[in-house]
Amino acid sequence: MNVPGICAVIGSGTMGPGIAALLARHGADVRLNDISREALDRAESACTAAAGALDQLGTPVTEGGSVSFELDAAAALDSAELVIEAVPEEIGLKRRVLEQIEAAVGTDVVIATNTSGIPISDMAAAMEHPQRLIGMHWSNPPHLIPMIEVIRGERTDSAVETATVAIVEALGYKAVMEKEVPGFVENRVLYAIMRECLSLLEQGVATQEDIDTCVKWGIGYKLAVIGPMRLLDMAGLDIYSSVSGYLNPDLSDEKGISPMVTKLTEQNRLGMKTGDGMYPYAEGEVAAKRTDILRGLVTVRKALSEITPV
Ligand SMILES: NC(=O)C1=CN([C@@H]2O[C@H](COP(=O)(O)OP(=O)(O)OC[C@H]3O[C@@H](n4cnc5c(N)ncnc54)[C@H](O)[C@@H]3O)[C@@H](O)[C@H]2O)C=CC1
Ligand SMILES: Cc1ncc(C=O)c(C(=O)O)c1O
Repeated sequence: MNVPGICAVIGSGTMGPGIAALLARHGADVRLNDISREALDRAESACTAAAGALDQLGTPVTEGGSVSFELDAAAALDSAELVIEAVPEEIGLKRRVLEQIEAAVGTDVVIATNTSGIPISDMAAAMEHPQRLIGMHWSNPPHLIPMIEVIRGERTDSAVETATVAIVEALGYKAVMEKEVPGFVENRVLYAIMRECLSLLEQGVATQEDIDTCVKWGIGYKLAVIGPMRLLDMAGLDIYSSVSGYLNPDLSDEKGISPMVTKLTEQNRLGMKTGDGMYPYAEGEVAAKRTDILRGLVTVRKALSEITPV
C-alpha cells in the first residue's frame, strides 16, 4: 500500500501543515483546507519549515508530491482518496465537519480524525457511513514523531483499519492499534504526567525549569530507549510493588483542570501562541525555542533510529 495519491487535510493550525508536508513528501497531492485565510497563509511557511526538518532528517522525497492551500472545502475534498480531519477538539464542530466531508467524498474514502482523545464512536454517531471513520492520532510535531495511534470506532470496518495501518507504515511510521478509550494511550499517559507535574508546581515542590530537567533527563531520556513496560522488568516488579504501595495513594488525583492552568488561560497566557504561559518569552524567543526544539527532535530521532528502528 502506498500513500494515497490525493489527500485532503481539513484544519490547518498546529497539526495540519506538518501532516500535509509529510504526506506530500511521500508523493501525495495534498489539499490543506481551513476556514481562515490567515491560517492558510501561516501554513505555507509551516509546511516549508516541516520540509526543511525532513531534509535534516534525511527523509527521501517521493517525486510528484505537493501541498495546495484551499479556503474552499469542496475544492480540497474533490477526488480525495484520504481525508484527515484536524479541526479544534470540540465534538460538535468535528461532527459538523465530518458531515461536510461525507457529503463531498465517495463512500469508499477513508475519513481519519486526528482527535486527541474523543472516542471515535462518539464522533461517528452522526455519520451516514460511520464504518469509514477511523482515529489517526498523530503526535505533535506530526512530521517528526514517527508513531500514529490507529483507533477503530464500534462501527469502523476492519478493512478501513487495515488500509489506515498500511498508510501509516507507508509513511515510515509505527502504527499502534488501540481500543477506543478517552485519550487513547499516548494522551492518557501524557496527561497523567502533566497532571502530576502541575500538582508538584502548584505545591511548590519544584520550579518549572527543575521539573522539566528532571522529566527530560530522568524519565524522557530513559523511556525513549527502554519503554515503561520494559523498565518495569529492568527495575524489578518487586521494587515497583514496594514503591507504588505507598506512592500511588499520594499521587495527584485531580479530576478537574489544574487551577494554575485555569488562571493562566483566563489571563490568555496560553504559552508560545501568546508569548507567555508556563514560561515568559522575550521578543523573538518563541521562534528561537521552536527552532531549538525541532533541531533537538531531529538529532534525537536520528540517534534513536540507530538503536530502535522506526
Ligand atoms: N496541538 C497538538 O499538540 C495536537 C492536537 N491534536 C488534535 O488535532 C486537532 C487539531 O488540533 P490543532 O491543530 O492543535 O488545532 P488548532 O486550533 O491549532 O488548528 C485548528 C484549525 O482548524 C481550523 N478550523 C476550524 N473550524 C474549521 C472548519 N470548519 N473547517 C476547516 N478548518 C477549520 C481553525 O481555523 C484552525 O486553523 C484537534 O483535534 C487536536 O486535539 C492531535 C495531536 C497533537
Ligand atoms: C498537551 C498536548 N495535548 C495533546 C497532544 C496530542 O494529542 C499533545 C502532543 O501530541 O504533544 C500535547 O502535547
